[in-house]
Parts: sequence; structure tokens; C-alpha cells
Amino acid sequence: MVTFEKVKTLKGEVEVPADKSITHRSFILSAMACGESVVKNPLMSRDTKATMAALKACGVQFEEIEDGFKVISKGYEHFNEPFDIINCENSGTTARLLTGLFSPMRKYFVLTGDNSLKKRPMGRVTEPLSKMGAVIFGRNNNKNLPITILPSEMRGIKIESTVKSAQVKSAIILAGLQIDGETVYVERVKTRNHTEVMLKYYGVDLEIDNDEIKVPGKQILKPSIVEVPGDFSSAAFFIGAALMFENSEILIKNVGLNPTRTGFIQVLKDLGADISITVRDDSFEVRGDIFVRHSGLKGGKVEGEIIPNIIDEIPLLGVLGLFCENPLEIRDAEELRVKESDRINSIVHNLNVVGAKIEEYNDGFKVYPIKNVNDGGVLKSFDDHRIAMINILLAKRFGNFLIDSIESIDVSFPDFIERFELLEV
Ligand SMILES: O=C(O)C1=C[C@@H](OP(=O)(O)O)[C@@H](O)[C@H](O)C1
Ligand SMILES: C=C(OP(=O)(O)O)C(=O)O
Repeated sequence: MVTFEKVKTLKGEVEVPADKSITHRSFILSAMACGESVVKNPLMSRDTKATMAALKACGVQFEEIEDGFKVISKGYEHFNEPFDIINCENSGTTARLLTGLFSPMRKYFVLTGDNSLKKRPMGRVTEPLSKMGAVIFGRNNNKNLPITILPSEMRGIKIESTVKSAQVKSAIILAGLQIDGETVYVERVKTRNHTEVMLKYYGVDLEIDNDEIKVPGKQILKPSIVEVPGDFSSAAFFIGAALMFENSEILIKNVGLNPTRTGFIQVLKDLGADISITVRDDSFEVRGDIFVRHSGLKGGKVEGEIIPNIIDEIPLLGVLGLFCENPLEIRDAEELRVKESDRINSIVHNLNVVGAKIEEYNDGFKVYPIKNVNDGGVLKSFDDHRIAMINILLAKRFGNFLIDSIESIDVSFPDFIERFELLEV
């Protein structure tokens, strides 16, 4: 059990750890290129270490340098067959992207994960990859880890997205660029586009034509130098905190501001939040600073095409619902049920513990402004890093609440508490 002292106000400047999505991709794309790439300022967390370990198991070298890693590879055509099972730990991004990466390699791979990841859906990648010719077997009728990838003959075809997932899109693209023919991925609702943006930076030819991503086969990646910006989804906890703690003012520096990730700012501004951004650099992935001042929020309904853009921030948005003038309703977010925990269930559970009224739907929830905070209780983190960080915010805002465990923050933001406490006044 963990407890925290009640905090009133937060003030000052903070930097957040490097972007998790971009770190995974910078390791993977550097490994696919033939030669020496450099990844500066990567996130070194449980999830990204799992991706690095998997690539090392295929013979890719990671040499530590002062501000990151040199990645030395013979290119994707010359990956070694791993000697052992690959453990993707807690990371959906590792499992899905590596399934796409490995499936055309004509080698034998076995992928597994921790107890949470073994429950998360893999059919969303094994099915389309199998349509492209991949031979993949897995537990529960190929729907769950562990999975086995066997040698196969894949070819480019047209794949229509069935889930709103950047991980699925990325898996198909990573496979498509290694095989014969053109792969077309049709994405009806836009998801984060780091894979597309970064592949172009690594010299890959990719055509984006409305909702179609066209990937010519048999492409070569050129070794590159990348610097990973701060993670918007980690910055979101400070944006949310400034709006939860009265009189707060926080400047968050050097954050990735890719527009397919920053919908949370738009949603909050629509609710009445005082947030401004300053773009500093747009050369690799756009980045800049975010300034947030405590302000009143109106409430309302958030649904539709914005949802994939804010998917990792929705549980936090639920907490902000407590501080809105009117109820805040989230719909179309059924994907939350298959994250590290069932995040709809997790948020409903914890907001009930603090004394809020909250209605649960299959695809979301409705939070009512909080009237009477309970005297105390135990918040549960469900082994989910984003829920654990939310619980820390709730415990510091209301006092008196215990949290069952916060170890999972290692997955994306290992020093969250230290950075948060520097802002407390
Ligand atoms: O591609 C990525 O890096 C991610 C995509 C999203 O998952 P889905 O693709 O399952 O929506 C997101 O929730 C996850 O944190 C990271
Ligand atoms: C869902 C997440 O990550 P992943 O799918 O990579 O486990 C997350 O970081 O919130």
C-alpha cells in the first residue's frame, strides 16, 4: 500500500521522459536499416527495453553513447533467428509491431508477454498478416500470445482496418515494405502516424492518399540520426494536474506535438481550459512547449473521430470530469477495454472509491461533478501504469486514499513521483 500527502498547488517547469511510441519505432527502424543509426534521448522503460532486447536477440547491436544508443545492423534481410522465446513483457506496441516485422523473415520466432499482455488481442494483427500469406499460430485460435511465426511467402494486398489501432497499421506497414508487391492499408479513422512520418525520415517511399497508405515492397531503409521528443501522453498527467490542483501553472518543455497525438489539448480547450503551445522544431517529429494554467471546465460529450487521438488520455479525462461544472461523457472508446487493464472498468472503480457518481457504458462512461469526497479508501492500479499515475494524482489531490501498488509506472514514466514533487508548492 502507498500513501501520499495532500497537495494544494503546482507551479514551475518540468520535462517529461521521451516518447514511448517514437522510441519503439526508432529502435525498430534503425534495426531495419543497414548500417549505423543513432537514437538520442530514447525512453528507457520496461516497454522499450523489451523492444530493444528482442532486436538484440536478432543480432542487432545497441552500443550505449552519452545521449542514447548507436544501433548497428546488417538490415532486416539479415536478422538472426533468435535462440530463445522473445518476451514482450507488458508492451502491446512491442508485440504487435514485432509480429509485423518478423512475419516475412522466413525464420522461426516465438513471442510471449506478461499476464496482462497474454490477455490482450493479437488476432487484430495475426489475421491481416495471415491474409498476406504469413504463417502464425497462437494460443486461443491464434488470438493470444504466445504466438509462433513460421517461414512463409508473403505478398502485398489491400487490407481494410477493422480496429482503430496504430499498432495494427504499423504491423502491416512493417511487413509490407519487406515483401513483393504493393501493400495498401485502408484506415477509416486516423490513428497516430509516427510509423509513416518516421519511415519517410528513414528514406522509405510511402504514399498517403486520403485514407489509403500505399507501401511499395522490397524497400531499403537508410541509417538515420533521430532525437526522441518528450512523450505527450506523459505530459498529459501534468496538463491534467494543473487543471485539478487550484492556482496551478505548469510549463512542460520539449514535448512531442505530432497532431495525431495532441487531441487532448483540443478537447480541454473546448471544455474551457487555458492551455497554450509553442512549437520549437519541426524537423523530425514536431516538438515544443506546453503551458497550462488552472481553469474551470464546462463538461460535455467527447466521441467520434477524436477518440483514437486521445485514447491513452481518456482515463485522465475521466478524472477531470470530477472538476467540470456539468457531467462529462466519453463514447466510442471501446478500445480502452483491451489496454494494460480494462481502463473503463479501472476508472469507474477508482472514481467510485473517491465518491463520484459515474455511469459505465460498453464504449465509455459519464462522470458527474464530485460533490462529497469519501473519507478514504483503497484505489486499485490493476497493474496498469496510466491508472497508477491517475491514482497518484487522486491521492495527492484528495489526501486519505491508499493505493494498492504503483510499480507499473516503470512501463512509461519511472520517475513520475520525483518530477511531480518538484512542482509542489
Ligand atoms: O502505436 C503505438 O505506439 C500505440 C498505439 C495505441 O494503441 P492501439 O494501436 O492499440 O490503439 C496506444 O494506446 C499505445 O499506447 C501506443
Ligand atoms: C496502451 C499502452 O501501451 P501498449 O499498447 O504498448 O502496451 C499505453 O502505453 O497506454
